[in-house]
Amino acid sequence: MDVYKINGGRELNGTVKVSGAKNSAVALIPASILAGSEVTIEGLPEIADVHTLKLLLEEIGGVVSFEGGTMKIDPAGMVAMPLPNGNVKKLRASYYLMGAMLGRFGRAVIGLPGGCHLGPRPIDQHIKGFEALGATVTNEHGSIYLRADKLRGAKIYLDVASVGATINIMLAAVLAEGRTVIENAAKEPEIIDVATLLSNMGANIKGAGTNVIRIEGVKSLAGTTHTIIPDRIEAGTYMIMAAAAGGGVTIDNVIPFHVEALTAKLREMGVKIVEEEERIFIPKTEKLSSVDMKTLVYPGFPTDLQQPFSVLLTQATGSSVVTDTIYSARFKHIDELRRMNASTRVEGRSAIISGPTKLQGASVRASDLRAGAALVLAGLLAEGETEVQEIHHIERGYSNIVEKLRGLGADIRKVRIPAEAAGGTGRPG
Ligand SMILES: CC(=O)N[C@H]1[C@@H](OP(=O)(O)OP(=O)(O)OC[C@H]2O[C@@H](n3ccc(=O)[nH]c3=O)[C@H](O)[C@@H]2O)O[C@H](CO)[C@@H](O)[C@@H]1O
Ligand SMILES: C=C(OP(=O)(O)O)C(=O)O
Repeated sequence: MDVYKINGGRELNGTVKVSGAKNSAVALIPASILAGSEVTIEGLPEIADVHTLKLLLEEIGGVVSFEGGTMKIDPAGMVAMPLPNGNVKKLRASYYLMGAMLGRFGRAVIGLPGGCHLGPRPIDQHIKGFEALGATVTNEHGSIYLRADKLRGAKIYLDVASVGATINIMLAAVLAEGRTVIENAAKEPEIIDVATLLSNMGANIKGAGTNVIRIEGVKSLAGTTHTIIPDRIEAGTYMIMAAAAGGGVTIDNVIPFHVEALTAKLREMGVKIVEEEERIFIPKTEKLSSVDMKTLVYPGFPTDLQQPFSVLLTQATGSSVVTDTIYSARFKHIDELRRMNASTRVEGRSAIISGPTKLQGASVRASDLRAGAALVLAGLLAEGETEVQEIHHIERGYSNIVEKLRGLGADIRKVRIPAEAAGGTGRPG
């Protein structure tokens, strides 16, 4: 099994370049299914989720190459192959195959998706949208079956502003007959990115990035070339690391507007942030003050940064309360942080964190992707050696994290160890 070994206490200095956005990539790649000819996506991150989606497109007959961040997808030979098991289970975003395959073939069979376990991750709003467009949707033996003789535009009000449901309904609606209106749509930048790709393929979409999206169905879509947006969550993770352990760090390839909620919170804590068009510089921070923080839908503070941010709060003077309104169970990192001497506890949907605390190296386990990033940061700050296990979660979403952190001066390496030698976290596997 592979683990990260980190010797903490090194100051981070220099420049780190942010990769393409994971949460865009996982929707852009399935969107290519809707095109009649080759789609090229540039700037994709080298992460496990992207490789898994490549395999899924190949399973349904796509011809796909992926080199140097550029994926070329020829969707011409794709068929409506059922995908009940296997790779679909490896990531949450395999649910975008539902919207894309329903849009192109009028049918799809997709096993219920995997991804991080953050508490319940329902897809009722996706299904409501597909049904409104005329599909019959059933759940049979762990797979979602979607069938439609003809998809027709509809007005769909989302009960929750879900990123996944907004994108999935867009995918199913672009080739439907007539007008679809999505009300209470989510507004995340990744939705705009997917709408941009679809529009360049020939779709007619207005309002992406606002809470009402209007789609006029078109008869067919063509191939195009698209460059993905930078990953605001990866950028935010390095901003947090720079605030916690930096001597002066530049985060390159970031859209500062996309990380404004984080920037505001960091400034509230006493962190200096210098914004340029596509870069952010964070000088050394002498003293961090505690703050309260609540995750919200975009443009609020992203749930995906809550876990790394809570590690930063262990270094702040005073008591902070972190509340996750999106995913109530996204606190599995807290127990691991306590092993590292953090003074923190979970109460309901909130974590209460007191600081500043000198963290201590320990063997810890990443329960999910951002918990993993949080533990890497804890390791960078801790006295002595930290071993982070279950790093496959981290590699689903962070491109070359070891190389990037080593480039900033961190002492982190990936090591293969026999499973039985994994430093005891005291729990079964
Ligand atoms: C709003 C929000 O912060 N969304 C984040 C969430 O998106 P993700 O796509 O996982 O979640 P959604 O945006 O779809 O869901 C937001 C909320 O709506 C609920 N829900 C969703 C769909 C549905 O059919 N029914 C339903 O009740 C979810 O349980 C959640 O509480 O995690 C992604 C990956 O970590 C992030 O990129 C997104 O920015
Ligand atoms: C939870 C995440 O990923 P996923 O939704 O793919 O599980 C994430 O990006 O933080």
